[in-house]
Amino acid sequence: MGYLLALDQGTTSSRAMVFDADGCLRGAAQLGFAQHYPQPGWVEHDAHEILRTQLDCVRMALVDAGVRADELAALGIANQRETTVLWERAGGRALAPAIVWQDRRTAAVCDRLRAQGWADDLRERTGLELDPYFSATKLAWLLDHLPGARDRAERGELAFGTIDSWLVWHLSGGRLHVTDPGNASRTLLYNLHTRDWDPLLLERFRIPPRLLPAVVDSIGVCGETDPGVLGAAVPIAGLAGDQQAATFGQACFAPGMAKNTYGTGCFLLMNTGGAPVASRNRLLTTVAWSGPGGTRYALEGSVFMGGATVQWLRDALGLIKRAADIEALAASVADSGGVVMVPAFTGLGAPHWDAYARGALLGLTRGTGAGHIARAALEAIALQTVDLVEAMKRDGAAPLSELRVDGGAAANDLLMQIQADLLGVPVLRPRMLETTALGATFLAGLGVGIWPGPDALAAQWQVDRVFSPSLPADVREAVCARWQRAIERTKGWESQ
Ligand SMILES: Nc1ncnc2c1ncn2[C@@H]1O[C@H](COP(=O)(O)OP(=O)(O)O)[C@@H](O)[C@H]1O
Ligand SMILES: O=P(O)(O)OC[C@H](O)CO
Repeated sequence: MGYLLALDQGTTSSRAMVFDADGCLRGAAQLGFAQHYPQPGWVEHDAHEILRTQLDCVRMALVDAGVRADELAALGIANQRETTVLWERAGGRALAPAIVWQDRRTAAVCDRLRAQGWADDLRERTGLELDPYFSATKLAWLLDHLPGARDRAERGELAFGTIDSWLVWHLSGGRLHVTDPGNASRTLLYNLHTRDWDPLLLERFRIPPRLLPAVVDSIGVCGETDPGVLGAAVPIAGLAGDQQAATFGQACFAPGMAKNTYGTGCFLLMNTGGAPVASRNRLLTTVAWSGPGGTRYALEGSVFMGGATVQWLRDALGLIKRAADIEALAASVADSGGVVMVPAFTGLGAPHWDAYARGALLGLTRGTGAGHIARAALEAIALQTVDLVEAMKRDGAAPLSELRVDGGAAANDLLMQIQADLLGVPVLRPRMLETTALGATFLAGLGVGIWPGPDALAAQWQVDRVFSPSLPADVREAVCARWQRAIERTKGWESQ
């Protein structure tokens, strides 16, 4: 007994990790799965492949750790957020591929709703923007396009969920249909003020209430796994979206503390304490987590293309073999030579929210080489993050004193140095980079009382490396100004 299991279900891979009660990693496994792009702007996952890879990872991680399922005190789940699954309650079969958070197919629907004047009211109720990113229009799309789905939903035969709900449903043998307030707060259906599904929004998006999961605390036992699934009944004691989990794993427990995760996208979350703070600069207000200490909120900046920009250089352009190779290629030149890349491949997220922006490479000359493009790609990841921090400042947040970082691309030293230079604040990379899994573990461990409270966890956080800003302010300002000009040129491209 005493071990904790974290399920980290991300956009490009499923992972599982086993930790001991000291928060030390004992075993891990990771499996990638297919990304499907059936039409321009569409991104789908096979929900059953997600489930299969996730369960295989759990079994592999347990073997790696030399731990049996009956030795687990609890498990916690961190998941890619907003991705939408609709399934049959009888048998648990997904009715269609999961519509992934990056999918833009409902852009025109969002435009129509905006034209009807919905955006401000939606922002007030949910803290979110009217954008295809979130689950509501994806779910409505499924109900509208799958024959008979709406009738079946009205009859209570179907269930909707984000990936946390989908996993818990199957882990519990179809007994639990739940989500946590953090995941619920990414759907455009959850009211931040009443802390419940919003009947008016359900009506507006035409979502039958019988589809929805029950909202349970992020920290606390909500049920247990069916013994047939993992070989033992394991308490499910932590649930969070992966960015919320990473914020917890980075021990950002005090208001004003922030982390940025460089995964497929980039997600900057700042803890704002016990009350939702509305943004005037198109950041998102979101639930961070809930539990015995109440509900905590965050301001979030979501950028759609972070590490995925590097994947594009690798897979589409073939400029590098492995993602990590971008560092040497970008370091082969002193600067980007005036090249600016705007990776608006799936539109622009915060703070621009333009579903019709598209990617651009600007400032090319006869002297431009692969190194300049690689460097422009790293700068683009960092500059998108600068835009988020600037928006937080305009929202009245206290200036950041440091930024804690994690995610696959945070392993890139050059990217982290560029980030510190362009932000003008120190970037702190922790020893434990798997903060998402660690966060899910912390939530589950608190849920079953292994740790008394977050303070015990804050003491475990240790820095590995600090990247200090060293770029002169005038150079930084010139780079940022050129970036702003480039961003403006990409907006609205697709609809023109
Ligand atoms: N050394 C590196 N430099 C830059 N990007 C990297 C590096 N290593 C991985 N990446 C990028 O990080 C992403 C993977 O990070 P990860 O946190 O596993 O993502 P996710 O949880 O979204 O699946 C990929 O998009 C990959 O291109
Ligand atoms: O899977 P990640 O780490 O790219 O995170 C995806 C986010 O949760 C989407 O909002």
